[in-house]
Amino acid sequence: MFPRALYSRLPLHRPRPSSSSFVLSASFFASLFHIQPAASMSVKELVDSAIAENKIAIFSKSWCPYSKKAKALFAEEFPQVQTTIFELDERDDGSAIQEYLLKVSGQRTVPNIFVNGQHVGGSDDVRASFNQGKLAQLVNA
Ligand SMILES: N[C@@H](CCC(=O)N[C@@H](CS)C(=O)NCC(=O)O)C(=O)O
Repeated sequence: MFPRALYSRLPLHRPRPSSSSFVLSASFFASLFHIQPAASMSVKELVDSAIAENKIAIFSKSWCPYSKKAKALFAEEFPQVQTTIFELDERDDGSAIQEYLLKVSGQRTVPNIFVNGQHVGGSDDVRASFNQGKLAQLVNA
């Protein structure tokens, strides 16, 4: 009915935007108005709840030999007790967690270990506490 070139210019025959271009436009629109996605748990909330809700919480770095020693001690001596490990080097918020741990425990190094909500310290502290029989008391409290 129309010459080919004219037909393709008719507005009704413009291709509909694909769903991916809709997502792009939506995020562009959101950025104009500073719309943020729902806030996730803050570092403070995450660390506070990790300490309060886990019998044993170890803030560790996967490559750290002291962290490895401490994790091995708990795995060997208290295999029946659930140990929750946060590998700070494998998380985007790892540095922020480490800074917050300095505030709450006075310790910046890893491992940073809490048992039943109490700060025990690092690997050397945990070993000393275990050798004195105090760690078992704390774990079983
Ligand atoms: N005496 C401490 C030594 C801990 C330590 O030196 N950890 C190193 C990593 S293996 C550390 O935290 N370095 C600072 C950092 O990684 O930010 C212990 O027994 O836990």
